[in-house]
Amino acid sequence: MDGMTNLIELKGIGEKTAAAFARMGVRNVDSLISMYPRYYLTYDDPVSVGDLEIGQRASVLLRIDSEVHIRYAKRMKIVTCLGKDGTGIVSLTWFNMPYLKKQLHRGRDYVFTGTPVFKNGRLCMEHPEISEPEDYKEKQETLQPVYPLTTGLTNKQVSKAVAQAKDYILKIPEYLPEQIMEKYRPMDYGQALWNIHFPESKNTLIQAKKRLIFDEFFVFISAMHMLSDDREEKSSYPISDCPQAEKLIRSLPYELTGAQKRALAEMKHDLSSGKIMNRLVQGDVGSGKTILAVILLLMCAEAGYQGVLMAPTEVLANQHYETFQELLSPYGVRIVLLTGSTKAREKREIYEKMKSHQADIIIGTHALIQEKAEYDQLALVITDEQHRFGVRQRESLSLKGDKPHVLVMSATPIPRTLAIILYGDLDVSLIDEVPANRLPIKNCVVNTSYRPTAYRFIEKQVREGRQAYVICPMVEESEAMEGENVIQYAAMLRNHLPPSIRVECLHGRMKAKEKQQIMDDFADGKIQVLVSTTVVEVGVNVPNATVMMVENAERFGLAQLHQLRGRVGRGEHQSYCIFMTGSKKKETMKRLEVLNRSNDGFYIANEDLKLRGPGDFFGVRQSGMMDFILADVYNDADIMKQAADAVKELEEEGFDFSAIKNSRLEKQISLAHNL
Ligand SMILES: Nc1ncnc2c1ncn2[C@@H]1O[C@H](COP(=O)(O)OP(=O)(O)OP(=O)(O)O)[C@@H](O)[C@H]1O
Repeated sequence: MDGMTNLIELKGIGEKTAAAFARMGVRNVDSLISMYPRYYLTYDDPVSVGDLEIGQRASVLLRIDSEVHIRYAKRMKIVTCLGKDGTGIVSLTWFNMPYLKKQLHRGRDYVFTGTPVFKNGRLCMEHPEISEPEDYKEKQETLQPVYPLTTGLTNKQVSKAVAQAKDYILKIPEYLPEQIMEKYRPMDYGQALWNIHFPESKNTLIQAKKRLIFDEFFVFISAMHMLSDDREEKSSYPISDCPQAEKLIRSLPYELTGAQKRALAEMKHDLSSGKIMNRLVQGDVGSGKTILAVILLLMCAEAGYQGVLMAPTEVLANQHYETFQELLSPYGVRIVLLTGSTKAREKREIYEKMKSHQADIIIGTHALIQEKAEYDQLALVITDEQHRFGVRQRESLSLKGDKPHVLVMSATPIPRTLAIILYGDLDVSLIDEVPANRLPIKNCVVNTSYRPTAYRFIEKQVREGRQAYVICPMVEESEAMEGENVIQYAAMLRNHLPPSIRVECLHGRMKAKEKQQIMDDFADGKIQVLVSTTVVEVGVNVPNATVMMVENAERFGLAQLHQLRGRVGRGEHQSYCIFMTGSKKKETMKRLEVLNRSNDGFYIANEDLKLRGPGDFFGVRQSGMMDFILADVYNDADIMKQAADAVKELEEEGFDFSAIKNSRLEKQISLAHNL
């Protein structure tokens, strides 16, 4: 077996299972082992019946207080009994496990682990795991991986498949340079990868995660260093004196904010300095970064060069394309759009235009860095948002030009101290001001009983001409995720709203074209309510939308919720954000309260950091910020610092980073990204 081995060659994987894996983007062993568990089931100390919470998995020590019955219903054998402790009774049920009747004995104690529900007026646990009390302690040392799943794929199937790759994983050679291994003593790569799937103990999982997080930072930071290496070099593309750009600024229907002006001045200085610009523009959601990109690319076109704007999704690339066309039509600038769904023939034409410099501004997605894409005098590369974006892709784009100026735009609020470590020598401009015409978003955190009220509120806003987003966490129902289903949710919502209100849904698995149609219709006001997964999270700009309702808000990270909220409050209308949660947990409420209190991304990020404890280590991974899968800029700042030190040391020794460049490390990271 090797990394390219097709999954179908593994034991226990037939056509159907392979197809289910394929739907998740997993086709061979390498991509399989890059699919890390979402979280790990742990076995906490048992609680008493009185402390059980409906819907919250827990363990409870119970004495069996009834006969163990077996009954038959719908061809199923159902085993039931009652268990109790000093604080209450739980009804216990198992399906098709008739042998349990002999295993469980009235009057004896067992630890039951499961999710309590309320049925027929009593507290029940269906299919709880059973442990002898003396064995339970041992169990508490173990962790069970829980994988992302899809219909037709069970957790067991995934872990069985990964288990078969054990020898292969453990033999993957180490690729970090020896001196780094010696100095920082991280866990071996193969060991780490194995332990991320099958942790021997909590401690090994911590070590494994640390190692993989180190790798992620190491790759990111080394790429950043390479990018800014040539900063002191002379640029072949000095850009200054731009009357058209000045005219554009004067013609905008608003005045640039002080922060926008400052950032722009810094960039203009870079571009005219004769050196190569390497700058990060950081601004909170909705702070108006796009217009800066427009101005800069116009300046670049005016100087007779080409410029590129690369977006992380097609929806965003399209949105930018439209914005650019609208704003730049009076200036005779030739703009083209190139994405994955551009038809082959059209693509060829666009490539030709790029090569022969019949295009000045090229907007697109990853398609921009494909081999066939050739540029003429590519002077400026702007990448929008680092979310889900390979640094390397950014780099390959800059390699397509003769060392162009580079601008990275980010809405991730990173404290300056961390930004310096992460971005190395990149200059940073901060947009710490939102346009003055905005009313602060009104927030509320509510439980699910508020849902009907929320729907009436949405209806009212729509009547007033506004639009709304409703965010559900998952697309497909699967055993592991019981989140609200977008499609079903939209159907349900249609029943709650008058037929004149058009409700549509948007999710990641839709075809690019369908997604675009829905987004276009929403932007044009033809759709009033958009039920969506987090696809809309990054950068979507529909200023008429004023309501953002997030279902299961407790499942999202604060930074992500802040991004989602950023989709509203982008125009002059009062906007509202409704965080709906089914959880009554104190910590959850405390976290969500942070959002209630503030609309400031930096404040939220800092509070998030304070509230997150080490306990989260085994918990559900939050949707990764920036380029990282496991790494978290805030929580893992120490590892980030180490990785930065390591890169620096190697750099001083003249280490050849391109050796890492094509290595497994990078491949693995990019594979995991695409899952
Ligand atoms: N100075 C300004 N005054 C008023 N409106 C502005 C100003 N600058 C930008 N805008 C408008 O604010 C909205 C948001 O701007 P933009 O899309 O650039 O935000 P962004 O910083 O890219 O946000 P995100 O990170 O959320 O994508 C747009 O509709 C834009 O036209």
